[in-house]
Amino acid sequence: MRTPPADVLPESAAAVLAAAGVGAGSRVCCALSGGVDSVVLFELLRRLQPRFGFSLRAAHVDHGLSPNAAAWARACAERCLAAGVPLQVFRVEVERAHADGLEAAARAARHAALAQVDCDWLAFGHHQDDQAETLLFRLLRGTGVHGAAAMRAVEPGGAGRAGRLRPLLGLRRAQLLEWAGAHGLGWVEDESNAELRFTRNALRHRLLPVAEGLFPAAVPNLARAAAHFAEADALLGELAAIDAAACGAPVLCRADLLALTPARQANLLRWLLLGSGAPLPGAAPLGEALRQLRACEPAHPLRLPLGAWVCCAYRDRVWLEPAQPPAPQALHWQGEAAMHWGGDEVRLVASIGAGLGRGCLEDAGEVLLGPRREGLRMRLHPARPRRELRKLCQEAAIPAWLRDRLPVLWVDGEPAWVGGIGVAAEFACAPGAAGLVPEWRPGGVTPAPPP
Ligand SMILES: Nc1ncnc2c1ncn2[C@@H]1O[C@H](COP(=O)(O)OP(=O)(O)OP(=O)(O)O)[C@@H](O)[C@H]1O
Repeated sequence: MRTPPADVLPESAAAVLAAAGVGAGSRVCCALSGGVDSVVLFELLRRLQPRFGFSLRAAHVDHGLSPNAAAWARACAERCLAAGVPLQVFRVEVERAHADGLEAAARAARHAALAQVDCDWLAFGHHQDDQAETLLFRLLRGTGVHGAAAMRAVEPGGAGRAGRLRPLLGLRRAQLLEWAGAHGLGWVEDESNAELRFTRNALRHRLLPVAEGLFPAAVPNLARAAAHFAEADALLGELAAIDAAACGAPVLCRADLLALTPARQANLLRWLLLGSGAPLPGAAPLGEALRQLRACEPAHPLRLPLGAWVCCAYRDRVWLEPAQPPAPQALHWQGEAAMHWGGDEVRLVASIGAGLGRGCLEDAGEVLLGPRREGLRMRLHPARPRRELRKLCQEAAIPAWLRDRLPVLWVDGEPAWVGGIGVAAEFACAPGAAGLVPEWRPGGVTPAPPP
């Protein structure tokens, strides 16, 4: 028996939810613009909710760009109220002079707002026509394999970030319109969709119709190509994971990295950047960074720009970090096991006979995690003299630009531990005594303590 068209949509969406492992206890938020795509998504999620047992909420972002913005927010509020689904409305400021254009600025503001929703999954109404447009758009801008994989139906979250679901990705725009009509759904029209000044709309209204004239299955074919790229991208990821382990990631052994072929070097750095949530740099800066890495003497510290991140190299180590890591703020220690240090983390792990003597810290008047101070000198071994931080940094292969970011544990004004260098002899834990081993856990990647 032929499945009636009305049933194809819920089952197609259900397959995506099942693939993501959405179930009882999952918190799903529908990104609701009020347009037909997300209205259909909202209604499908409502229907699927009893079957999967997830909790449903919705979020609408008001960009304040259209004279109709308030009406869209109202339409979303009415729909959610009638359905008994909680709605969060975000009003965002869009940077009109954004270097990448108004559309990109609106998207960035929208995604930043949606990232604030407390949920496990953010569901978007992207469909197959969007997928074809995305692939075409990226190909025309010279994307690589990762970009050509376009949008994934399921993007797992992690590290406090919600995952993304695109339950409609296998469906054509026309199917959504038909379903919305058959179910009497109302929606708002974004008047900017008709404006050709936005590149994406020009692709949709000019280029794709021509392509479909020549290849009637252009849209599903492009979506299929994106799936092939996604498979190739996953394979490249597997290769990068093997190379990362062999190079000792997250801080890479320079010789091992440079022993890889240039394509594998670039693949590994791209994979590490993606894993850190960094935007991928273009082929030119990545190629230049690798060229300099190959050409420069290891004793010469390097900080090579990769878009918003940098590739750092010093002696036998190579690592990646944000170009502008957040400035660390001094903090009083009050027994915490972990403290924020800029974008990084400093942990104090309980031990016996290792690290700092716990008593030294607990009996002190003031224990402060702060930056280095002028004239800092420290003795790492009881029998040796105190030495300047500059010398200790040189020995520990900590390049000059990192020195302002080194975390120092000040115990009653004395340096007891310096990140990446070690514990001062005066504060070292006695054998068999209770201790705390400080660990500097970078959010990005900074050098491991010296071997
Ligand atoms: N103002 C909004 N508020 C909430 N969700 C929205 C809003 N605009 C778009 N979305 C969500 O994003 C999906 C895709 O929207 P649209 O196609 O307009 O964006 P895009 O720019 O192509 O995609 P993306 O933002 O993911 O790059 C919608 O179906 C909806 O789920």
